[in-house]
Amino acid sequence: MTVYDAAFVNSELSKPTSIFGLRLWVVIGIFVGAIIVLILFLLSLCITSRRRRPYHRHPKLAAGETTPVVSKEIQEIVYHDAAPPAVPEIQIDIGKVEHRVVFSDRSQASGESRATSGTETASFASGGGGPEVSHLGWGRWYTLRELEAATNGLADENVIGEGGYGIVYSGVLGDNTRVAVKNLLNNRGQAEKEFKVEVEVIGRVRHKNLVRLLGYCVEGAYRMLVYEYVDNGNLDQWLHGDVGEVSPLTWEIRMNIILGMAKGLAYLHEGLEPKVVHRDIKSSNILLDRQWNPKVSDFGLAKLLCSESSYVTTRVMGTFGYVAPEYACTGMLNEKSDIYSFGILIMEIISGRSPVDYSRPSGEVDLEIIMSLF
Ligand SMILES: Nc1ncnc2c1ncn2[C@@H]1O[C@H](COP(=O)(O)OP(=O)(O)OP(=O)(O)O)[C@@H](O)[C@H]1O
Repeated sequence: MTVYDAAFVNSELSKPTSIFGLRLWVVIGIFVGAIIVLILFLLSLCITSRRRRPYHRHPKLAAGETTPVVSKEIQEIVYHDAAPPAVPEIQIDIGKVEHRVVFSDRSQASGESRATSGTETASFASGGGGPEVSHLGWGRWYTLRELEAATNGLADENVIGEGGYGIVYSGVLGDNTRVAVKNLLNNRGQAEKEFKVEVEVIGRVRHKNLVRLLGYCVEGAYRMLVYEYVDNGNLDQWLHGDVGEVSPLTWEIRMNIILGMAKGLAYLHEGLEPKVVHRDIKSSNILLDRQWNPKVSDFGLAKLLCSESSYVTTRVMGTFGYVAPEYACTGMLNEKSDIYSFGILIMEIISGRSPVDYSRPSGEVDLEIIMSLF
């Protein structure tokens, strides 16, 4: 290019355009910049969608062919009103077996913070890798690579369940330990909270009737929880799934389940300081081993309560049919809320009926009302 050409290009580029009187080179610069940003955006979209796993509604159980599969969907119901009515109207999707209920922001003044206590609070800000032994002083900090290897790359065949906030995979660690890996879906802010709560609440807890959390993984956007593997499905499947003509749940087994649950709950409420209120006691959160021993699982909604007194929550959470009415109406939480849910569960175990069953005639939908007639 000659000096003349360069001067010509320079003068052409310096000419003002009709776009806000900007010079041509500024317009070209903006245009090129926008294209680069668009390409980067498309690339990141591509990478994100490749890393995402398919969402399973009816996963195949790896616990054994004998474990029945029960079809169910969990509905999240959120109240956006700052002050819901004293007796809230719950929108119900007829036909669904279970309904997760969330009454949000009941009373900001009460200042709820999930699972807050004077105990240690983990910081999960770091990404990428981490020490083998967790800095929390218990369990292990697993790398994403380890858990991908354990679960065959989070393979569909390894899916054993799906909850409101994540997909659960069976896996085998390098030392041959069978584990359940819960990959929390990051599509709701709740997942991050659920992760922290589970780590804080059950990280240190050891009880034969509470599912044991072995460790966790925090890498990039991934939040995973690693539990002991409980190999006989959950109580909901055995009560309401296809178990053949005669249920294997004899009265003795049912009593054993109720007793084990009572011990687990007594430990949470009486044996720990601060005590733990589970807030989501229901049949699908009771895992069973081959000897039919129950293990309470899914502490994602749990709360630590320091004092003897009740606690007013800003969000009433739980599953429809199991939530104590006084807790739903007032937001006042204490361990009795768990005991109410436990009572509903006992009725469910005895009768074999779901707490709420919309396939029944209107007067028979609510199990609690039916049982109160006897
Ligand atoms: N430690 C475990 N061992 C074996 N199976 C497990 C384990 N943890 C969870 N599962 C299986 O994965 C399923 C989903 O568990 P998860 O706790 O995520 O959800 P959920 O309790 O069914 O639903 P929600 O989260 O909505 O309350 C369980 O019902 C159970 O069948």
